[in-house]
Amino acid sequence: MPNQLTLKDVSIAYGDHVVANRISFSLNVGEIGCLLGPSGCGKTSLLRAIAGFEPIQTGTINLDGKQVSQPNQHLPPEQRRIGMVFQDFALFPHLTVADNIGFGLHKLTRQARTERVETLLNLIGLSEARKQYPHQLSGGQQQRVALARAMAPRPDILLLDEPFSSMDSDLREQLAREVRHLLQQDGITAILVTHDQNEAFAMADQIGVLGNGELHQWGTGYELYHQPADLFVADFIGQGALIPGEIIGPDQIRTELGIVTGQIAADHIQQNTVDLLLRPDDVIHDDDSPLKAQIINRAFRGAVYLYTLKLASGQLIYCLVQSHHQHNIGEKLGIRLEAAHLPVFRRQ
Ligand SMILES: Nc1ncnc2c1ncn2[C@@H]1O[C@H](COP(=O)(O)OP(=O)(O)OP(=O)(O)O)[C@@H](O)[C@H]1O
Repeated sequence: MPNQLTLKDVSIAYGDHVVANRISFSLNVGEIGCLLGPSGCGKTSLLRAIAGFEPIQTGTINLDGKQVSQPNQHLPPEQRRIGMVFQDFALFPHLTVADNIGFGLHKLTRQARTERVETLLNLIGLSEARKQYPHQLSGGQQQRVALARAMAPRPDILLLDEPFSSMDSDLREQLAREVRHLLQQDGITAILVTHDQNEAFAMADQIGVLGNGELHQWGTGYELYHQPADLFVADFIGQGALIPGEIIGPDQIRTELGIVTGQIAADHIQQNTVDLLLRPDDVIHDDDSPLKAQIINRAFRGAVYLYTLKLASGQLIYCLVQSHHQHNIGEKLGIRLEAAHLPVFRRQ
């Protein structure tokens, strides 16, 4: 698969304030990437640089095999084949759904334009609404029209800046999945900016975790969760607890919970004392286990409870238990560990 978008060593600064520091990643044709991070970490600035609205101080940006940005030189946005969808996606209120989607297709013949609009109407499931106006649609339907409008001219890349943030969280994940499906069906390469990890997991093939202008890790959702590159990623993605451990073999760590076996990243194997990241799903509830921990809190999560457990040393860990098992705060819960990956970090 050829690379559709490549950022190499890209830095962005406002005056002395560096908001993106030597960022590198690439996306293949048809791949969906995501820039994920807390507010102010530089996500939008990177997206704006890809679009051509923001100059870069170091590095290069390549789009569809062409260098579009380098320091002191960049192709203006209107000469890049990009599509954009924002949080406030403002459809044209006086145009029908079909005319909104066809808006950027003035270069096509009337027939080609009608065909493309029909294809997209079908894709977003709004063929019946082609003659309606935006105010007659729900928020989710309007968002789909905005997406179709941006996809219509077949951009080299589609940039999505927090497109679902005005929706409530249930709908957000569902829409992210739908949008992924639509982009894949049309083979469009896209990059999403969000601070919501569930949205990132639902939509993206590759996710970049940004913090304070640094790209901490670029990988799949699975890699970020199970093999976080550093403590920032470990902390930002999912939940977990760090417990002290001692590496005693290539795949073994001695902890307060006994010897844990699993995959340890090669570059940590030489360390002796480490902190081991335990995810709630690594800690399995088992009434028959001799290993017990005291329940000090529990949070209902629908199908499961998230228990906070205290070990003899006072160390806290988390455990997911199916919600039809009821255990009370103060009770001792039998547990065992089952972790395929053992993410370890230099002892804090
Ligand atoms: N035009 C600008 N001039 C000066 N500083 C800016 C400008 N745009 C953004 N910044 C600053 O750059 C930093 C990164 O902003 P950016 O919008 O890229 O982050 P973000 O991760 O997208 O945040 P959010 O999710 O809050 O939008 C912030 O500290 C912001 O205040």
